[in-house]
Amino acid sequence: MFYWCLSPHLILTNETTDKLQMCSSEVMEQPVQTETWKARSLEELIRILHQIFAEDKVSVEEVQALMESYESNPEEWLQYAKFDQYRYTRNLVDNGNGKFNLMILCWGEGHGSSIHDHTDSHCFMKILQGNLKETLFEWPEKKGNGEMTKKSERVLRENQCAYINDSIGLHRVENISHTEPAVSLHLYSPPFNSCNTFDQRTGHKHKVTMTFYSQFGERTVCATGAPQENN
Ligand SMILES: N[C@@H](CS(=O)O)C(=O)O
Ligand SMILES: [Fe+2]
Repeated sequence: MFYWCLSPHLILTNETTDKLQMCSSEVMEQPVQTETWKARSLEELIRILHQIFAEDKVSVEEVQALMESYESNPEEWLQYAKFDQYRYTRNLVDNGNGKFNLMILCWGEGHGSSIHDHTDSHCFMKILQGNLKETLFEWPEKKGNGEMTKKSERVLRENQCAYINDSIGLHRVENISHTEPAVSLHLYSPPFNSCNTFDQRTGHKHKVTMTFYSQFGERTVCATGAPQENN
């Protein structure tokens, strides 16, 4: 499998991504010949992801299609799905050999994220259970001080897989249901542990550190009593 990129548009240039270029066929002159995978279990999904990310170049469409091909089976991911009463949780499933982080996010009724960026990473978000509303926003003006511009919104349903990166914009994700929890599977490449959140009224940004509520099925111990932040 060999992909090449003719435009640097979606190739991230920061140092951590030098060895890994993710390309989208939108920016290629030639259509990409993507393999069609079918992941029959979460375990198989993770195995194929390792195989794909072992290459120097990774196709966005291929990862998205692979994640979409997995039919959510709660028996396979329930061990990672740990909910909190007050906010959504981030639960690490696999650290992708340093190339990506795969995690399960658990959204109680009414839980949502702030408007945020993705720290120059590629972000895939697959729904495992329930529905999540995704609202896209434009980046605020550098020195602006006003309401942020909404670009679009959509509801993502079970097994769908969305993709976002900083060149597409910012987003907020919400479980708008009052009766049903939601669970999503996120892949970030390269992994990151901080991002910026944005105030919808002013566009002002604020850097936050993101933590894991659990890792590999075990609740994370918070030694210092420091606040566990996520966005
Ligand atoms: N990007 C967010 C989840 S979401 O709202 O897309 C996170 O990793 O916590
Ligand atoms: Fe996000």
